Amino acid sequence: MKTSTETFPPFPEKTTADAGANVLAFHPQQGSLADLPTEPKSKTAGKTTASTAAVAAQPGPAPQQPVSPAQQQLNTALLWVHAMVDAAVLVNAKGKILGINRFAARYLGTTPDALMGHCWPDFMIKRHQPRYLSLVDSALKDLSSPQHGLAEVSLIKVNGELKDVELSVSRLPLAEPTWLVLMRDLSFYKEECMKLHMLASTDALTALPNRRFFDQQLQQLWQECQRKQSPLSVLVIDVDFFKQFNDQHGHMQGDECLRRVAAALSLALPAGVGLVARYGGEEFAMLLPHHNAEMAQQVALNVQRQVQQLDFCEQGLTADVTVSVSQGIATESRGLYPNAQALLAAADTALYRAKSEGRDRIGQSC
Ligand SMILES: Nc1nc2c(ncn2[C@@H]2O[C@H](COP(=O)(O)OP(=O)(O)OP(=O)(O)O)[C@@H](O)[C@H]2O)c(=O)[nH]1
Repeated sequence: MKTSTETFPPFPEKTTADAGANVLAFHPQQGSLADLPTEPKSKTAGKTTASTAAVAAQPGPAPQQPVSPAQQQLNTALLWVHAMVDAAVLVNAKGKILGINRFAARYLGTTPDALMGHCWPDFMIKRHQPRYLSLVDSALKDLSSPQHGLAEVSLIKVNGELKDVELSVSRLPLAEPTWLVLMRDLSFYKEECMKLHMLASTDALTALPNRRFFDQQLQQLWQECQRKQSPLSVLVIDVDFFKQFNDQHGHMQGDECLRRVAAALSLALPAGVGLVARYGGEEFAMLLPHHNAEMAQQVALNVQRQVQQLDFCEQGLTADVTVSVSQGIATESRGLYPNAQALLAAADTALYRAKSEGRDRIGQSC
């Protein structure tokens, strides 16, 4: 769960001024538009008949304050906000929350009442506040356009967790400057997007990064190492006589063997550096940023050791079943290769030399 490193919005003390005419704690259960207080009718205003005087003399509820036209407009807007099924907030020119419905309050993990009068932008992480303010700005500049754009922001919930939402801002044509903020929860889409990203970059059999991800990373690390004038090594690793393994033990056992080899390569990868990927079939590849040829050779020796130590008894094969790998290493250090693809091709050539020289060995590119 994402949480904010920022402090929770301060929940400023509400001042007397805050409780003034512009802020109305409207509750949906208070009733319909017809129940909202209205101005006294002008015809009867100022006149007192015998019957009204009698009513006035009786003890009863305190007479209602006259409601200004601006307040009436706001009351109507608040009624709509609370009737909406979208998460909606009504905000004044200073960013103060004039009204918020329960869907929007739920995004912040609290109730509408708890949020009344607080500063709305304070509930966004600091670096996202300008996105919201620029929407407010464009809504202010172009009243005629119904299209005010959208912004993705992370809200800070009352428990400190973050909630990703997409919001729109519209200026309402009320007497007092008032903004309607509508929000859509993005958590589900973000999670789905992450899952898709993972699926697109992971090999289903071994759970290692796949070739697509490896190729992207190779380009990135090539750029980084060029910029820092730091060496970059590539290892291409291929299981020896794997067709024979499949033929002797079956394809399912072959699959399990590839999983075990993948785990052994992950163990051989230096902690916190580079990556190992399944490049395709029974071929794997390792990226070793900031590793010169000697350092890469050490990693390759470790790969060889880890794979040699594998046994397949757990999967029902006899103790004499083993596998080995052949490896090719290429290192870019002082402008030896023109680009990342040439570096990879050199490692591949070194691998085929290792294969042709008898397998279970390490070939260094010249
Ligand atoms: N079980 C299984 N086998 C695979 C998979 N991908 C590729 N293979 C097999 O890997 C074998 C590779 O065979 P070859 O290219 O002849 O290579 P090799 O037998 O390892 O021989 P050398 O590489 O020359 O040592 C083929 O039989 C493929 O079917 C996989 O995902 N699972």
